[in-house]
Amino acid sequence: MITSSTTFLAGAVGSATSAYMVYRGLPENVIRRKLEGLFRTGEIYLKIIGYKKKELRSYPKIKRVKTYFDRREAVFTLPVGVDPSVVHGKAWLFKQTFGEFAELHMNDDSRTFILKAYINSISHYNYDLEAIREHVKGMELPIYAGKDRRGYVFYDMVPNPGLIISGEPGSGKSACLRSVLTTLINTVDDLELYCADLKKSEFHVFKGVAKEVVTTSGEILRVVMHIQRELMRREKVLESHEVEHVNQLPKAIRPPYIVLAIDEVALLKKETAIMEVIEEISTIGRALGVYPILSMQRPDAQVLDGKLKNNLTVRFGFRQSNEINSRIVIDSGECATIKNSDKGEMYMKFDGLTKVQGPLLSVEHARELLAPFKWSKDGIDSDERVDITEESQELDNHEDVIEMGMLG
Ligand SMILES: Nc1ncnc2c1ncn2[C@@H]1O[C@H](COP(=O)(O)OP(=O)(O)OP(=O)(O)O)[C@@H](O)[C@H]1O
Repeated sequence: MITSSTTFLAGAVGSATSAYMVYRGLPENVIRRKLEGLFRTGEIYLKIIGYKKKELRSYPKIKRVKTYFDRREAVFTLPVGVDPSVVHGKAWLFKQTFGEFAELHMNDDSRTFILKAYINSISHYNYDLEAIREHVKGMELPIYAGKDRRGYVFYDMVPNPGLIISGEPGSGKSACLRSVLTTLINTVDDLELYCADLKKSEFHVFKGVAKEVVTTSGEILRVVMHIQRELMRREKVLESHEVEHVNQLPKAIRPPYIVLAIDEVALLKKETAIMEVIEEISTIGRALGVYPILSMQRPDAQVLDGKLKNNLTVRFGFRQSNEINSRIVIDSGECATIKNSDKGEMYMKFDGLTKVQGPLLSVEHARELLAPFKWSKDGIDSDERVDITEESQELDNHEDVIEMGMLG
């Protein structure tokens, strides 16, 4: 009798233990325990000094853990009073604990975080114009960023004007810029593209396709002043038609969208006349159909401070060598977590942060896709080219008059 009840008890304990082991081993519970351990190791909690100066800790609440075919996902909320930058600063610990493809996303409330622990990375892929055409239908100025885990990532620049692209050498910034501009040229009927590049290395593929490709500060000044005059002209047109956006003008007089792409904009920071116009474009260009796309290797806090950063809210942040640089671009440290070998990988700041893999578009492939739009062999001998030299002359005369007026 005793033997049989002991056996029964042992059996019951045994099966309870194995049931508990199975429960503990459930993927959701493993994630939960790992996360709780991470909060302790990473000191992600609120310290409260209680009775007799005893330290009490309030840990983040794990609200939900789920397993998907490609990832494990956990949602947690911080106790009120914990600085969310503590979590961002521990991004490395999340990767150490959940693997190199772990991503953290913060909700707008600055308390709720979603941890996505992916099984593998987004693989590399080539630029595919036909697939892109399918996705951009209905967009006025489609900006093609690449692919995230769910598929193609696009946005329309008309309601979200301007773009800043930054990444250290070799991170994939040039391929991205090439793909963004090639997409615009291939999908927007009424586009006037201006490219400016003091390093003379980026935009040769757009010569004869863009309205102008300029490479000296004098030429850049000429182009931006032309655009500034166009802004003034468009403002008057909007005023006389009593509308707020160029898109509301009658089709017959609607002007083309203007995109001004400037590579290594930081090299222009001492050119105050140019920088002032770029700021002006970023401020009033939205309604007037004029949009800047600015790129730079190392983000320059001075250039990206103030107006430009406030106005150009969409950013593509490729790899940065440190967290400070990453923060200048996307306002958080993730770009510093991208590995040197992760070519074309970036964080897109647009309604929160999204990890995106850009397409690989070689110069040769871009050249093929741009060939049908070439109006000139070398970009300087077409009738279609805007004669902005004459305008500059007019402006120079105008400035002389102003100066003489002032002297008088
Ligand atoms: N999206 C991508 N997918 C796969 N490989 C890429 C991607 N983008 C770039 N690469 C690879 O990385 C190399 C460097 O890319 P890219 O020239 O665009 O970098 P970069 O940041 O512009 O560098 P630099 O500023 O020196 O021009 C390319 O030669 C290419 O082989």
